[in-house]
Amino acid sequence: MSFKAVVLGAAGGIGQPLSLLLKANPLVKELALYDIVNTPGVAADLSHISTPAKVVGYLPPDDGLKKALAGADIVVIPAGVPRKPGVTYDDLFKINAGIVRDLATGIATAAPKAAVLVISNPVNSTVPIVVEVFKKHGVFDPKKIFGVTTLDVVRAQTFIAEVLGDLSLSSSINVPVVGGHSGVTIVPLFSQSSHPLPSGYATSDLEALTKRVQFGGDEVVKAKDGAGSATLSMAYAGAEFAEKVLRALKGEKGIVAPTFVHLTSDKSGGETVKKEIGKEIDYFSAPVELGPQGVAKILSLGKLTDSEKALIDAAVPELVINIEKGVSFIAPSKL
Ligand SMILES: NC(=O)c1ccc[n+]([C@@H]2O[C@H](COP(=O)([O-])OP(=O)(O)OC[C@H]3O[C@@H](n4cnc5c(N)ncnc54)[C@H](O)[C@@H]3O)[C@@H](O)[C@H]2O)c1
Ligand SMILES: O=C(O)C[C@H](O)C(=O)O
Repeated sequence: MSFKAVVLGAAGGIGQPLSLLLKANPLVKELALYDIVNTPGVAADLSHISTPAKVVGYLPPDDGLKKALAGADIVVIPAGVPRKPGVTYDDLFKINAGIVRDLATGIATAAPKAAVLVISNPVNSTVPIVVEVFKKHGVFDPKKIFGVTTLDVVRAQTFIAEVLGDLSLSSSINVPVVGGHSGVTIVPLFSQSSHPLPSGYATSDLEALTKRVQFGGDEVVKAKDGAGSATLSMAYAGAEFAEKVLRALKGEKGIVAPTFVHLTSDKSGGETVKKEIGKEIDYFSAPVELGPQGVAKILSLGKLTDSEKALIDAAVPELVINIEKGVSFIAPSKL
């Protein structure tokens, strides 16, 4: 069983290496690349790679978006402007909200049953935008829409391995990172790491490590010095999450990954997570068990330390504002 994957924003800094990794994935039989520029070239280049996926590039004329999306099983969205020094996640909303709305409209009409993986920032707001567009079109399925927060997990794995002095451990470290995807809304749960931090690890070091995960994006933005934000590590993380979704769609069991999802009130587990958070909130990045329909179950946040509870309490007010901003962009409040 193999799948059609679509990348929207495929010619960009993330889009190109992400498309490369998807082309190399044997679960992908067809790869459609859509962007407002350059996809014919990117597709021609990738199409010479000796892996099974058939690659086609599309541009906006002649219904390019609709054609790219036809028959999609999974759609990954890295379209939109990235940060540079002095630009906040929220600043990106002004441009990216409209881009994501228009792409979501295309998906809602051409591929409403596809799994949608949103990378475009600010994720805390763009995911609610996709959901509201899908609701407007009467095709919203909470199991199918994911905010990609995998880069936060990848960073936490790497930074723990650095502390442990063995980078070869990093990809086998299982550490949940929950909340959202921007600054203080990112909450690494180091106490649940499969590879614990050294005993006696100082509280001040733990706080610094937490901040490094929360503001890992800033580290890259600063180093790139105006040339954009994380692209290669994001492509790696996006491809890793996409692979998990595809393996689960194929029927593999027991695949779990943190992702920013709608905390639906049905039996999916969303209510449990809401209770654990202790505040009214409609979206959260929580560990999710993936399945043939997308989300199989939203899992508990697990046992939290007092400092992790405090981090979640600090994340929620900003998350609520970010979520509301996305929702009201599509469905303005009637009040
Ligand atoms: N979720 C995460 O963890 C994470 C990590 C890194 C970056 N990001 C975000 O991903 C986004 C992309 O970053 P990048 O570095 O690849 O930027 P980029 O500017 O290099 O690429 C963006 C691409 O989107 C395309 N695009 C713009 N409008 C479009 C539209 N309407 N339809 C299709 N394509 C369109 C552009 O032509 C460009 O090729 C940014 O919003 C960035 O903040 C998210
Ligand atoms: O920080 C950014 O602007 C990009 C991305 O969200 C990241 O975490 O690297």
